[in-house]
Amino acid sequence: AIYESYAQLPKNKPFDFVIIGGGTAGSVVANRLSANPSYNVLVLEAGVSNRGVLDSIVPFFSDDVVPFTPWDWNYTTVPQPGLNNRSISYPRGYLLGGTSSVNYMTYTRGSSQDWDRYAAISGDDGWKWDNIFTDVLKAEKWVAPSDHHNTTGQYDPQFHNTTGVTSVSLPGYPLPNIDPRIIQTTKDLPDEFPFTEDYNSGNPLGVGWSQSTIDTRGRRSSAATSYLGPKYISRPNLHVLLHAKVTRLVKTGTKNGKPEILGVQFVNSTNTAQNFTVKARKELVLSAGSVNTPQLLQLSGIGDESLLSSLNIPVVVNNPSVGRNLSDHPRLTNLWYANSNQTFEAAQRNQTLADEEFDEWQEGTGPLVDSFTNQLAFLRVPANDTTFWSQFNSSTFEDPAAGDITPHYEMLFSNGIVPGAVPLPATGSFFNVITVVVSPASRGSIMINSSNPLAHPVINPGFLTEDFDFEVMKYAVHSAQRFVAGPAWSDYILGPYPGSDNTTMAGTEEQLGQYVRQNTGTIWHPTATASMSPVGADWGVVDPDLLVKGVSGLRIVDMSVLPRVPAAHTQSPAYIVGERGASLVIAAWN
Ligand SMILES: Cc1cc2nc3c(=O)[nH]c(=O)nc-3n(C[C@H](O)[C@H](O)[C@H](O)COP(=O)(O)OP(=O)(O)OC[C@H]3O[C@@H](n4cnc5c(N)ncnc54)[C@H](O)[C@@H]3O)c2cc1C
Repeated sequence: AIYESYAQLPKNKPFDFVIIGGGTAGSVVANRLSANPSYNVLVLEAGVSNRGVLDSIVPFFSDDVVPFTPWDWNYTTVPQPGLNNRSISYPRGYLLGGTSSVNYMTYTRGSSQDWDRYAAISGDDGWKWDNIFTDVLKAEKWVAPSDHHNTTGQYDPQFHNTTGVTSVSLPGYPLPNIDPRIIQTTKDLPDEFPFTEDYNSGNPLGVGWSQSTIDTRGRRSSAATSYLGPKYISRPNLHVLLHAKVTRLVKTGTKNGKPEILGVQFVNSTNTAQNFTVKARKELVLSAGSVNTPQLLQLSGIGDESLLSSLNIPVVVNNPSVGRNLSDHPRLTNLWYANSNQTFEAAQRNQTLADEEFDEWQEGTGPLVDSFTNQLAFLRVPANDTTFWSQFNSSTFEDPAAGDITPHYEMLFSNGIVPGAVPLPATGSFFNVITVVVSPASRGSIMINSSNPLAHPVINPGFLTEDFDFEVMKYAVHSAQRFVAGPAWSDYILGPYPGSDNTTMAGTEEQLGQYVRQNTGTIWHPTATASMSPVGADWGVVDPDLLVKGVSGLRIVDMSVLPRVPAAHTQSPAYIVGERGASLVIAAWN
């Protein structure tokens, strides 16, 4: 059941497992562990209920759920030197389902080489693509899109599963002004923009139809609606406490010479005066996500000794890797004026039309059944582009992509300005290519600067601090320019949108560089802040079985454990980590 207050929580039986964070991966663990009726499972979630949150339910409203709302942790980065010292918002879901309840629902798994590299880095073949593929399938419930169109050729069924948990579908609302042009461009310019039937096959390269975590009625499928859906949340041994903000992990003893961490201290998020405690009999599972997981470790004395001592936090384990190594994807919105009256802007400037679209959505039709992208592309800078590659010193440079079928950049095609991405201009219709550096070299960090658990940590993603990322972003913009210069667009694209900040993508290389630094933000994929590493390594935070190094009883299951961001949107990877993490817990206690 779901409880709104500590008073409602049944306390007659001890909890075997306590999961911190009812987010994407944490909900998977809660679901799989509570399938065993002899395990009493508690989830402590800081945020609010996802129930009835319309902006979280309607796919096209996803831009309204965050940032700076009651469903957001409301974080901001420190000034980013690579972004002309701008600070940017850094949203994380603050409701059941975590960030799966606020994301844009794009469903991508990464390349097989991303996962094979996790196995190589961690020294555990269990993380290889061939071995995690069962976890991929366990998580996925492939469903028909809401318009039930013929999907032949838009995906490859051999890579999908219709009997898993979270709904995944192709777009449910066709965009006749741009869909055919995008597909035609894969025929007109196949060398740079080849078509791929399914980017989730392990080889993501090419332009393909978007797959999204949207159900067959055009509603968001999140970890809360799926893994904690009615079928599961009614289990008598599954307890979810909302508004429970964990402030510290507590040492409860010593086991095998290591501090045993089975205690949790938490407060009511809305009335933080009183401290509550709870203890797990078997294990604590920390699933607070890539920002809050390292923050909680540091608050609990697991982190860099010099940092902890400077804040008067007693050191439990000196581990400088905690919070370091943050790896995230920079994102840039690129706009062109479009010769169309069927773009997103139409309803944004016309309330009657917007109301009609909402009425349609209630029937499971119309444009609001999708988020913002019907097709996307994963692409590489070609190996024979010597102008590009000769910029880097060949003796020290290492391509951050995991291998030759792993993309350097992504393009997401949108039928107008994704609401909120830039202020809506008074006039004009737009075509939008969002460019993303998906195999970045830059690294950042999450560090506390206060022992107050309610203070925000210092978030520094280090965007575009490595030249490689900056050059790939410029390359991606040029690639997008070549895409819209294809013959299919000659009567559609009217010219680049210069924007309102005096920078332009259409000028000299110098001007393009300014445009990139001034307009790049994040696509919100922080990863790797509690990275796994081989058993016995002198770096890393968890072993490949996700148990925290140097302590007993504590496991981390969320996106913080992957050693670098995959070349993918990170919710499917979070579900995969959740499934594999749950299997590891179950195996340990069998
Ligand atoms: C705006 C946005 C759009 C995105 N779009 C996409 C997309 O289209 N496709 C995609 O694949 N990915 C997308 N992502 C990223 C993806 O959703 C995340 O990478 C993924 O959901 C992270 O899962 P997680 O389990 O690691 O963390 P989360 O899902 O964030 O779970 C962490 C949970 O822990 C809770 N928590 C944290 N601290 C505490 C505490 N102290 N006490 C108790 N509870 C706590 C949080 O409230 C949260 O519920 C997007 C992200 C954002 C922010």
